[in-house]
Amino acid sequence: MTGRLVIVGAGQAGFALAAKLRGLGDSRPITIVGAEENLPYQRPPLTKKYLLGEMAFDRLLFRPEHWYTDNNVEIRVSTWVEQIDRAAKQIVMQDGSRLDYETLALATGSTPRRLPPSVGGALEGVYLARDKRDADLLAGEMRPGRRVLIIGGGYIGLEAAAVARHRGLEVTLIEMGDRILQRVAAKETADIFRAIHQKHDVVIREKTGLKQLIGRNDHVTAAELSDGSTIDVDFVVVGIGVAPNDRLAKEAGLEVGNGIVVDSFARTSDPTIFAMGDCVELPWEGGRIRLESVQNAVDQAEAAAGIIAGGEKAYDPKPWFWSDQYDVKLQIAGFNLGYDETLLRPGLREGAASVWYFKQSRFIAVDAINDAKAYVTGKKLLETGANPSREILADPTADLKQLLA
Ligand SMILES: Cc1cc2nc3c(=O)[nH]c(=O)nc-3n(C[C@H](O)[C@H](O)[C@H](O)COP(=O)(O)OP(=O)(O)OC[C@H]3O[C@@H](n4cnc5c(N)ncnc54)[C@H](O)[C@@H]3O)c2cc1C
Repeated sequence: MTGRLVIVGAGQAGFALAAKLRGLGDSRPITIVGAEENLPYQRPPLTKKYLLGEMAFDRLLFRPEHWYTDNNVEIRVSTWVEQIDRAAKQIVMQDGSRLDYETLALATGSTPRRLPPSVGGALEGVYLARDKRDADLLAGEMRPGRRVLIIGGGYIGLEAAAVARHRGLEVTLIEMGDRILQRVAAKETADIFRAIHQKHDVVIREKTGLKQLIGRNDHVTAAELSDGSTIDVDFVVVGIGVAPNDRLAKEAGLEVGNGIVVDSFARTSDPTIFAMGDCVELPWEGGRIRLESVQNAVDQAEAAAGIIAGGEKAYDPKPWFWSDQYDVKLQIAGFNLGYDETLLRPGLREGAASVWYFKQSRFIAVDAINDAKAYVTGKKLLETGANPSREILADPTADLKQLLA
């Protein structure tokens, strides 16, 4: 048995690392230290079924409490790690207590960007959507007839809009950029989702930013928008992106860029410290990227577990992602970074479609909207590195199976 592995961050990646190590038969002492009061849980339902009230919190937990004792994984919840003392090989908690490590893993995730107090970000009734606490507060506000302003047309904002409409609220969503989903998806995908939300009576205002929130008795009551208009609101959801939690690493002198810099083995610039999940910047096709997804957190943690347990297999990201809005399931395979061409394939069923991304004529990603076949086909093509025929893709009656032949 080797010395203690300490994992900072009891989220998707932190849990996956511990679980995979035990799955590999590794019996070293493991301690997971996490700031939240809950056992590790999955975040995606927080803006989907959990917020809708269709999923109990217990079902979000990766494992029940006894799993940690059964597997000799010590878990310290409600514990904030303040510092890494690399010379002493210890982490320092907020209360000053210390914990020795032989190997350290940073799985600290990311923090949602907040609205600055100067534009009303500190008013009551302004919410984020990152953790269970946020979701519980939001759920309490979601009552029929109330007016919500959602700031940000990314997946978090759109999912919150769908839940709010489902619960009978009046929803306005503003997006400062030219269109919704600008950072993450092509115009074709954005057009489809805009139409879906408009069909559900969400007011989507693109190229519209927030000037400031207006409050009465410290509670938000209205929003002044960049086009000079003012709308009355009962509460606000802010979904304007996240920043990596890399402060611990930075202060400990580790290399940090847009996140903690790691190699393909999830190693930081200190070989005894690993990092994974939302908080890292990792190698990708000769450059570096930061990914915010369950797939990345889990696969990277599992690859790191292999290395920590003595293996040599590098992490080779195979990105996939999903989003649920109303009865629409979006599934994404691949990563569309740097795409220069797209192809829209209408689906045979009503409401089904897929958007195929190419970079220098090479197929790199697909957004499949209510079209599981397009998703599975795209994923397989990416695994084999094959380039699909544009003719077949463009013909909605053609069987996608042909692309795999
Ligand atoms: C509402 C929501 C919906 C999402 N939907 C999807 C989806 O549909 N599909 C998808 O693929 N991804 C989705 N994601 C993204 C996905 O959940 C994240 O990419 C994933 O959770 C990242 O895992 P992680 O372990 O890196 O970070 P997290 O799961 O965020 O865990 C990090 C943990 O570290 C703790 N921590 C940070 N600093 C410290 C410290 N100093 N001391 C102690 N603890 C600390 C944090 O409190 C947190 O609990 C969603 C995220 C959110 C918030």
